[in-house]
Amino acid sequence: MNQQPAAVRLDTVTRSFGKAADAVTALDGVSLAIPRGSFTAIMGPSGSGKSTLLQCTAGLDRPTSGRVFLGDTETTGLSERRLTLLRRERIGFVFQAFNLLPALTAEQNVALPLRLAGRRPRRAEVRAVLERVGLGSRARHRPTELSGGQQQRGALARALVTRPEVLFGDEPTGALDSRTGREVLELLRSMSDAGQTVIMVTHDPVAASYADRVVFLADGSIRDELCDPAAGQIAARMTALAVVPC
Ligand SMILES: Nc1ncnc2c1ncn2[C@@H]1O[C@H](COP(=O)(O)OP(=O)(O)OP(=O)(O)O)[C@@H](O)[C@H]1O
Repeated sequence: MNQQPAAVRLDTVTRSFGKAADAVTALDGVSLAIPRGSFTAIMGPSGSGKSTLLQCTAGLDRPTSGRVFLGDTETTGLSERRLTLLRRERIGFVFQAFNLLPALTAEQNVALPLRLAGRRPRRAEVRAVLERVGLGSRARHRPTELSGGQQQRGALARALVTRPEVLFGDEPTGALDSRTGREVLELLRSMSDAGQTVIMVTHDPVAASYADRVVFLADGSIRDELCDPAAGQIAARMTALAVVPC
């Protein structure tokens, strides 16, 4: 039996915003375990709680109640300082907007998380990550000299340089055309095949079909899931979720 702790575990996580009559329950008692090395897509209608789930899981936001674990570390209850360190050392994040610093070259952007962690980046280490995402020949280019897909691959390299336990993506292909988006998804897929845990929020059934498992949220609760899904199946579940009265 596999005794390894899950890469990520949520235990009855609730996140509310606002007070009394104006309160919004973005997550409503979500429990979820994500195995190490798996690729999970989180889907659901707009406002269903996907980003809140990702943020609470990645330690960017704190649940109102419930517990979140990264490996065997409970992140809920950590001080801000410990949480910042944990995010820096154990988590990678890519967003829809690539968020590369415009004044820095691709390799300087990728080296940044190592510098923030107080390490002196080795050029070979940075170059190796850039090679891994297919950006080896663009190391000296600044973001404005890169295409959208290249910038997102640069952002991926920056997220991976610290060898995070979990790579989170919030709509990582949302700003890319479908061909470029597919290249980024294939990269994520190959990273997961090599053992990297990946958790990605997406609206796109084709993007979600690259995952091993799709978890569907509606009104802050997990309503459904699919394993090894095809895009058509995912789209059908999304349509069903949208029409099921909650
Ligand atoms: N900081 C906040 N303050 C108040 N309400 C919030 C806040 N963040 C999220 N919400 C509310 O929580 C609910 C879930 O939001 P969330 O952004 O997690 O949904 P989502 O599924 O990611 O939506 P989308 O697909 O549109 O990005 C929504 O009703 C949203 O308005």
